[in-house]
Amino acid sequence: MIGFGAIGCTVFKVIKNDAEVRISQIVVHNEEMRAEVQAKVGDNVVVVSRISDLPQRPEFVLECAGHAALTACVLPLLASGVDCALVSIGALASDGMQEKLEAAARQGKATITLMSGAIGGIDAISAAKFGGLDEVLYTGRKPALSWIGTPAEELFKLAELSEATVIFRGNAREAAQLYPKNANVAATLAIAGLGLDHTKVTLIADPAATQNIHTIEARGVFGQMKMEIQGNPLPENPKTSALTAYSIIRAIKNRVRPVVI
Ligand SMILES: NC(=O)C1=CN([C@@H]2O[C@H](COP(=O)(O)OP(=O)(O)OC[C@H]3O[C@@H](n4cnc5c(N)ncnc54)[C@H](OP(=O)(O)O)[C@@H]3O)[C@@H](O)[C@H]2O)C=CC1
Ligand SMILES: O=C([O-])CC(=O)C(=O)O
Repeated sequence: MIGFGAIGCTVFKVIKNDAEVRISQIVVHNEEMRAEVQAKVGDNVVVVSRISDLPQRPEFVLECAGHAALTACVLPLLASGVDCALVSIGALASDGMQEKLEAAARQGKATITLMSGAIGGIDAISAAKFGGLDEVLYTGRKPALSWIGTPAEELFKLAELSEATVIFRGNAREAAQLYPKNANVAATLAIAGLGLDHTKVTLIADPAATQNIHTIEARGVFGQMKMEIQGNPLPENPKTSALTAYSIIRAIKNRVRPVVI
């Protein structure tokens, strides 16, 4: 596992006593974190701060670290033949990243699995694409303070908002680049469906919200779809919905079970 923040720590806690799968090696950001995480996970797990220090070739890698980890860790792992699952999917909106990942995966004959993360319905959009999609809209609504540290902080007095306020309207590529910690789902939906440049995104800062609310609307040859998830945030990082961690656990379990669902 790469990254041991809110998602990594939740995944680890749930998987810790699982009879079928084991997280055996964790890559953290720096030496200081290494000691901290090692104390949390115990001596049966190897914790390193660089992929070159991993003592064993991993069987399967979960990225839950952030956009920069794709270049630092995921590209070399794919190129050396290791299958990787990603949650920092907004990184694929940056110039050339999608192509670089695909080239590395081809070089190593490895696969990249994009996690559905904080949303559902990716299977439906991804299937509907083959009939033809006319329009896909994503709306993300989070508590006002979850937008601190983003460009919205410069545009709005987030702590003083008295009503739900649209902080961004545009396409999924712009959203993912401007809001790397809040618009991964917009990128995921776009890659599954109409693409990063043609998926319309609205982001809302809502002082009354206590959850992360994701709405998908789609139209196409398949019919129409509207879906909303009211996601509970992870206590360690309220910007991140708990479902993201559970989507990773699903992917891990699907690798070892006879029935994949
Ligand atoms: N697809 C989806 O639906 C969702 C995706 N996400 C994305 O998932 C990722 C993780 O989220 P979350 O756990 O909440 O974030 P956190 O900030 O809680 O944790 C990320 C951890 O990874 C560490 N890290 C950063 N770079 C590296 C690296 N190169 N190698 C190893 N560790 C690294 C960070 O260290 P440091 O603090 O020192 O940088 C931090 O400890 C983010 O990119 C987030 O945007 C989040 C929610 C939903
Ligand atoms: O966890 C969420 O609710 C969604 C999120 O942060 C993202 O898309 O980056």
